[in-house]
Amino acid sequence: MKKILMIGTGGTIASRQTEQGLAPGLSPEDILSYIPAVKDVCEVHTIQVCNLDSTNVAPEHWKLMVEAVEKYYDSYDGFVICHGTDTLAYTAAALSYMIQNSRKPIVITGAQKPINMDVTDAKTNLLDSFIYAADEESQNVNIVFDGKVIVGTRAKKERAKSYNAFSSINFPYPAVIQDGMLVRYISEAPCEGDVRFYYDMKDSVYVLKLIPGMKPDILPYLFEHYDCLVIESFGVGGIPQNLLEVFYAEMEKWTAMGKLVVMTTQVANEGSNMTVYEVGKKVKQDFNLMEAYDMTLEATITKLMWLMALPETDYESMREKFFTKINHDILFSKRIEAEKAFK
Ligand SMILES: NC(=O)C[C@H](N)C(=O)O
Repeated sequence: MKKILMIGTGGTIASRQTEQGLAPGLSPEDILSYIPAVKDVCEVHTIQVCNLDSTNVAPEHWKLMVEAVEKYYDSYDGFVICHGTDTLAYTAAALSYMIQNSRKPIVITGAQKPINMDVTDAKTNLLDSFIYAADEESQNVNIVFDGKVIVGTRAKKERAKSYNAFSSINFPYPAVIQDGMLVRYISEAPCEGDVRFYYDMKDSVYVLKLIPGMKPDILPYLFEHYDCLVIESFGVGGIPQNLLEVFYAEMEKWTAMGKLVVMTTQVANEGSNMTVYEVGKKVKQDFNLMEAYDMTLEATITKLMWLMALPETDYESMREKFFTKINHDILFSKRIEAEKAFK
C-alpha cells in the first residue's frame, strides 16, 4: 500500500464556523477522520505547516510546503496538500516551479464547503486526491478538485461558490476521478533524473490591469518600484495610444536596467499574440517584449518570481527560461521560435 503524507495549510476544508465567519481550525487529523474509506486507498500520515485562509498565503508559506515535501520526500510515495481555494491556483503554479521533475505526485486540493458540514464537496475532493496520489503513474504537481485533475500550472479559480470552482486553461484535463475510479486520459513518460527543489521567490512583480481610458501617471511609479511588470492587456494584446508616450520613455530606462515587462491578456482562454494588431506589434518590435502567450496569469507571475530569484541570471537567459516549458505551462513553441526570428 502506498504511503502518502497529507500536508495541512488551512482553507475552507479545514474551517469551522466562528462568530467572525468561517476560519481554519481543524487539524489535518481532524480532516482525515471524515474520510474513513481512505484506509482502503493508502496509508496516510499528516503534518501541518500553517493553518490559514488562503487569502493570507504568501511566498513564505510556499516555502514551508516545499520544505515539508523535501524533508519527507524519501519517506513517502506522494503528497496531498490541503489548501484554501482562493489562492490555490497560485500555490499550484508556484510549487510547479519550486518542485521540478518529481516522479512522486504532489496533489493540491481544497473545498468550497468545510468538511464538517453535512453538505460538502470536501470529502470527495480529499478522497479523490488520495486516489490520484496513490496511483503509480501520477507525478509532479497537480490539482484534484470536483472530480477533475488539473495540471499545476493550468488552473484558474473561475467560480467563487460552485463546486466546480476551477477550470483548466488552454490545456486538457489529464484525468478524472469518477465514483472512486481514476480514469487517465493523458499518460506521460515517467520523470527521469533527480527531483529539484527551489526555495527563493522574488516577489517584486506588479500586475497592471489595463482599463479603457487608463491614465499613464502610475507607470513611472511602477517602473521605479518593481523589477517586473506584468501588463494584463485586452484581447490578444496591445498598449493604448494614450499610454504610449510615457510607456516608451519608461521602457527605455527599464530595459537598460534589466528589468522585465511581460504582456498577457485579461481574456482567460486562448492566450495572447501581440503580432496581430498594430496596437501590439510595434511595441513588441520596439522593445523586444516578452509575452505570456497561453500561460495562465498565476503561472506567469510565479514563473517570473522563480526566474528572478535564480542566481546570476541575465536578461537573455531569463527570457530563454521563461519560454522553456515546465509542468506543461507554455505550449506555443512555434510562436516562440517565430518570436526569436522576429527580434
Ligand atoms: N473555499 C475556500 O477555501 C476559500 C477560503 N477563503 C480560502 O481560500 O481559504
